[in-house]
Amino acid sequence: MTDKLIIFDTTLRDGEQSPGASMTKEEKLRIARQLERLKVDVIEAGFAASSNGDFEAVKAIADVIKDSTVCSLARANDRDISRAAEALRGAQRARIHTFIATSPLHMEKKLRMTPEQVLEQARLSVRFARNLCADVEFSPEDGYRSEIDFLCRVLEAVIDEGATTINIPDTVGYAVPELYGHFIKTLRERIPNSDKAIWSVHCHNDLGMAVANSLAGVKIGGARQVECTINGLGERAGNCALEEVVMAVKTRRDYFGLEVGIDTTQIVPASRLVSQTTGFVVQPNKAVVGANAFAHASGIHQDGVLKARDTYEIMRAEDVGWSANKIVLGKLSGRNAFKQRLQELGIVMESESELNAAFAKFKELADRKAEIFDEDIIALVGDESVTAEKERYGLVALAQRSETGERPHARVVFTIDGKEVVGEADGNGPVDASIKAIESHVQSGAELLLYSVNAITSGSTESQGEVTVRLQHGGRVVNGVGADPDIVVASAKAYLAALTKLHSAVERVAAQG
Ligand SMILES: CC(=O)SCCNC(=O)CCNC(=O)[C@H](O)C(C)(C)COP(=O)(O)OP(=O)(O)OC[C@H]1O[C@@H](n2cnc3c(N)ncnc32)[C@H](O)[C@@H]1OP(=O)(O)O
Ligand SMILES: CC(C)C(=O)C(=O)O
Repeated sequence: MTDKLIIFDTTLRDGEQSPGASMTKEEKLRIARQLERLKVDVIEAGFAASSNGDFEAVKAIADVIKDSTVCSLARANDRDISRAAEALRGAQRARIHTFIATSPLHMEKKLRMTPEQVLEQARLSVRFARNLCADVEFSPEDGYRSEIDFLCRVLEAVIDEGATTINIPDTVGYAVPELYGHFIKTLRERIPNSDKAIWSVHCHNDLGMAVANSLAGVKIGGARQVECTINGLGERAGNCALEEVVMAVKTRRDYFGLEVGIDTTQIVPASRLVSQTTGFVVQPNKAVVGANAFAHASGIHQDGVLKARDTYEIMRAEDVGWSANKIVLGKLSGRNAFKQRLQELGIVMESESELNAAFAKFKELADRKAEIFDEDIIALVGDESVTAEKERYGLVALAQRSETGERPHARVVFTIDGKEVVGEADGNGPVDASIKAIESHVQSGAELLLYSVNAITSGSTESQGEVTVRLQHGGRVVNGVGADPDIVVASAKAYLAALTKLHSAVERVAAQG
């Protein structure tokens, strides 16, 4: 058994399955490049057979990523596996990850297949995949809730057919650490050809145990691959968080005795980039990447840390990508300081013109706000990435009126493809009136799923609001982010950003025919 732990990142596949987290090809490519800088071993880039858009995204990532293996998920059927192989054709190193459910519940109720049919389908699919790709991973979906005798038969068969990685999903987050660890151990002990494959864990966080279960699968079960996502993004309550499992293994090397190849200084930039791209904010007390993860407010802690950091810090902030010294960005800052902060946030501008456009917006905001915080940069570049995505809707001005006894009124001047329009409406409050004023023109038909004020950053002279708006229309769910000292303006910006993403998503589907 090797002492290297393989990090398999599925942010771009399982992470993208989070409602509202769908990404464009450009956004996935930008994150894939950051994952490569992070030195993850495997990037699961998507599910090539699920749509032309995802096929193109997997293909684009496979064509540019050189230092990580690029993987695509595929159901256990020839069509999906062929599409995956086609998308991966340009990869330096490719992996096909095929799966089929093996639990009684999934086989009977979802697949409507007998166990023998599933066993045969698994066997044939791995054989088919192996003829197209030397690196084949097999997952028995809902494996942890499968009957172990049957599961041993399936896994022995697929290893015989050439599966090189066996991944055991706790698909619904039902496992507990000790039992999951021993489950993996038992499988490896009972399957005669188990030494021919690398064993992998894939845990969901429905009970908040994804990281603990993954670590138990490694320590007790002998797994040597962990499937995880940045910020723990993923279906429902998410997956095992990459930053947590990596820093646990590195910080407690005395217990795990394993090496990971991750460049941990790229963790915070990766976290920021995924948060900014998906609009999923990271809670301040999130381990490793939360804003408070290395912040000390109480006097005793501050005193201790000032005297000796390890009194209250078991790892160094700089080692995970936080900047040691805090450069305060403001109207006197230059392009280099701005560019440096973008890099710390995992945001790499694709062109000088994109950087210049973002810098111009930064200076305009800095003229109005004493201190610029990371949230401002993320939101501002969020606007920029929207701009890069052919900004359809942009805010010009917003006026609001609320007389005692009257319903608040809003007048919003905004652009649609560069053409200025004016919308006016009354509402239950200034934000509601502003959204109604925008919709009086756009009539998007979108449903507002979520409105959240993510951060009120308090500068020396004024506060700053950042808002996320989540819209749904025709099965598409998108997030828009906006920031401004005026929370109503930030809300209007976020709403227009979401409308732009929704429109882009619709355009992409239309383009696919
Ligand atoms: C645990 C996980 O995260 S699994 C990965 C989940 N990811 C996704 O679903 C990606 C997005 N999904 C999609 O784009 C679509 O579901 C597709 C393209 C994969 C399939 O779409 P459709 O052909 O319309 O099928 P639909 O989604 O309605 O149903 C899934 C079908 O696949 C079958 N199926 C499900 N899993 C598997 C599997 N691993 N192997 C083979 N067949 C499977 C189901 O039994 C069902 O078949 P049925 O239509 O004969 O009943
Ligand atoms: C397809 C498998 C690996 C999966 O995502 C799950 O079962 O959670």
